[in-house]
Amino acid sequence: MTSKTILKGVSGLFKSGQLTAIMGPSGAGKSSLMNALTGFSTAGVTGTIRAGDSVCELSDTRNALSSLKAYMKKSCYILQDDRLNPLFTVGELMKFAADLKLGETLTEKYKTTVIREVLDTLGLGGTEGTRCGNLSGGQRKRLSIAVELIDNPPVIFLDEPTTGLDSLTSSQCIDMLKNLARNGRTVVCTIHQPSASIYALFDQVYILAEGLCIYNGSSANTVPYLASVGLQCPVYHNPADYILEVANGEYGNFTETLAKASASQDNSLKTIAPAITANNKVEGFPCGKTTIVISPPDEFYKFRVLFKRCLIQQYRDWSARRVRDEAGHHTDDSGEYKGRGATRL
Ligand SMILES: Nc1ncnc2c1ncn2[C@@H]1O[C@H](COP(=O)(O)OP(=O)(O)OP(=O)(O)O)[C@@H](O)[C@H]1O
Repeated sequence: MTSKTILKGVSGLFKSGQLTAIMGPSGAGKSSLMNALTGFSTAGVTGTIRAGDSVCELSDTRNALSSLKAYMKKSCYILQDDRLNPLFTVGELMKFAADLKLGETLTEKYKTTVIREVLDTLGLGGTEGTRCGNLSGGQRKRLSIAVELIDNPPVIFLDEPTTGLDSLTSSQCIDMLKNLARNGRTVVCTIHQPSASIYALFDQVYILAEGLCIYNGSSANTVPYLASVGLQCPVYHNPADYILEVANGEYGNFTETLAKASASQDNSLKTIAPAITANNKVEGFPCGKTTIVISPPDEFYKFRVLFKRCLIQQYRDWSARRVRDEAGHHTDDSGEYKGRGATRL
């Protein structure tokens, strides 16, 4: 069996309080990097992740697995496709998440306060009674972030959070992520071809090409950085588009040159390190004024919560099917509804 090197010794630092974008052409290694950083898929990956005071060695040893588990508790990974059940309301999903993540450490009243504050922070206040199936695309995206924010993780990874959103909603989504970062979190996401205005919202961009990092710096510095190696971004051209075109080899093969230029920018950063600096604490919910130690719930408690959720889901599935079947009795051969209140539009 032949082996293939996907990521070629990449390193970097993602700072707390900052919003970082991982970008690159298709096949550059973005998902592979994200999977390694989140611990989602670490087979064949070696390296070190430092997050605050914890060090996670990526290898197959037992010690490495326990350090990975500890690190994963500090971070959350929000995938592109949300797994929100359309039959549950926003409030119910948030309550399940609160029960599973916060356990019995906190009172019901406190959990309700946390849920309300998270929903308000993400602009979802007032949607508690709305079924997920009736939310807009942007609201669903925000809800999938909200359920992960319940236990206030200091490091948040997101896979293409703007996919499927229009330009205004995308920019609101990135703005909201930036606000989350400003409260002391490290927020890292992958993004495909952002508009110039969205690109400018990122504090840091990490560009990959052929498994190498070709730029790691502020979005504002992209054009001067490329100019330093003789690549002049045309005036009025989106810098994000231009650097992706360069990464795609549209102006010749600059990958090695840019990888060297990027590495020489900061040689002190030898590891990919989502960093949480001690003086930049994550503001918690509610309001971050009190420190509460959360002990994760035991397995039996989690089983009870999941069993309850499963029962409610089965009941709703069954009743939704019954309503559909009954409506089916009022349709003609073409399937058109002929029952009470049917209006031809
Ligand atoms: N398990 C695997 N086995 C073999 N090749 C793999 C595996 N995972 C990824 N690759 C290859 O590694 C390269 C990088 O893949 P990756 O999914 O990380 O790219 P990407 O930048 O996320 O691309 P896209 O934007 O299209 O999702 C690709 O050439 C892909 O075919």
